[in-house]
Amino acid sequence: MVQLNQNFINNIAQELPSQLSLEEFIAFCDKPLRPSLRVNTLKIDSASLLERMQAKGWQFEQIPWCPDGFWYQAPDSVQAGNTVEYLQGLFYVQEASSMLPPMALLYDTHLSTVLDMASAPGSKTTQIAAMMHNEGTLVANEYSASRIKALHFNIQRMGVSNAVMTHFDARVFGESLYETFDAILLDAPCSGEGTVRKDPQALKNWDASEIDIIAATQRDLIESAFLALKPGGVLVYSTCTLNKTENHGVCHHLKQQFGDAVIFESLIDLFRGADQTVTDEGFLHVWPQVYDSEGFFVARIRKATSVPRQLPAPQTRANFPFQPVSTKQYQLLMATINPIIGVELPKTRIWVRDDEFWLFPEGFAELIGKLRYQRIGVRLATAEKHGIKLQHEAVMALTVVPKLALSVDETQAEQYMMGRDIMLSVPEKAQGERVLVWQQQVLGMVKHLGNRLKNQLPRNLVRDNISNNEA
Ligand SMILES: C[S@@+](CC[C@H](N)C(=O)[O-])C[C@H]1O[C@@H](n2cnc3c(N)ncnc32)[C@H](O)[C@@H]1O
Repeated sequence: MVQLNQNFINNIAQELPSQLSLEEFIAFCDKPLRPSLRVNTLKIDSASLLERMQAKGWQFEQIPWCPDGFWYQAPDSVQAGNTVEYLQGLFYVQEASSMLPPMALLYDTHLSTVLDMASAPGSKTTQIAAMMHNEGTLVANEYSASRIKALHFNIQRMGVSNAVMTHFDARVFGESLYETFDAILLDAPCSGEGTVRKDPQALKNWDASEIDIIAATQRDLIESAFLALKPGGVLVYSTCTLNKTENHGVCHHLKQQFGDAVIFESLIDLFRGADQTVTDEGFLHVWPQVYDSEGFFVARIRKATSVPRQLPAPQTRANFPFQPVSTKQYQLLMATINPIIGVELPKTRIWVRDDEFWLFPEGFAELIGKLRYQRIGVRLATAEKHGIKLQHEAVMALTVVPKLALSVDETQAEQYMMGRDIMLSVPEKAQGERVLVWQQQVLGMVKHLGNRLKNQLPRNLVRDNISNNEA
């Protein structure tokens, strides 16, 4: 049973648009959310994933604002986040309204340098990467150290190769990467009033004074985002909260600060039905009862002209720990990994640090020296005593299925995800390192030892149990 405190209800009563009823709002707060997922088009198209899952008894309904988003019903015993398909990165379990901000950011354009300022656990980062087709550079920042791990897990699982992870208070971007990005998402930390259907306790201790504190941070963050945006670029500001102080108020603050450089672009044409939640300014203010979703707020803001820096430019950082790969190293690397992955990688994007080879996002070199980066692109391989070893995250990101891949059935795929070796019924000549696939989708690496496939799934990705997917 949902717990709403009376101060919250009083506040909502004032904020609710006149065409919506408070009783209905409260009733929806108590209604469980419809589960939804987004297909990862970096790995599979929506029709193919749906066909695969429907054959196992799943049912789907299209989400109107996201072509690859669906409400779903899985068979009773199945937990979506514990299936092999999920672990292969074929989909992300993501709330329907949380798919709106990336759509608002990129629906009409293909951009090369994008910043996601507050990105963990990565639902929107991975959606943006899919919309960018893994091209260009996507800087994914997260301030909370404890949430970085989940962000990395999801970037790796979904096969994102164009992301650069950073770990800062996002107030730094305005000066450190001044007027650098074509597009920025600020999915801001907020009071979470829209999430009560997922977490019935979320509003138990709601307190108006906390909203002012959170809004002060949001105002700093949106100013920083605007400074980091190139003139002509697009900023999307979103929250999963409902009050106007954290939503409309933060956007109007930006306009007060930067005047005509700030243009609010209407989202009324984002999808059919957007008119039901669009505000006078063109923002989407999504109340839970309108689309039967979480509450959300989304604003799209264009930067019409350049605005001056507020602080002097920071000094360039001198010690970047990577070197471009040498021709000799590149030839050796390709000779080793090409037969396994079957993909030619451009030399200009491969960089070396100590004994590690990394694939950097296209165009990342321009950002070198401007900030400290936690993780850049994909760790491809490491040079070890017995030769070069291809890394799990590389095979997850380079999703082309190589000719020499070994194919297994569903039971074996489940065994693999539980960290077990796969026994071969007929012993063969040992083949060494190979990519393992199930239904033409990569699972990870194994070492073919002749009589068995030795499991090489990183230990932190091993699951105790996999949901049985049979209908
Ligand atoms: C709404 S959540 C982001 C959800 C994420 N965009 C997604 O879709 O998966 C807001 C995030 O902002 C982070 N955060 C809080 N303060 C921050 C700051 N000053 N700078 C950057 N991120 C911050 C929080 O740790 C939290 O992960």
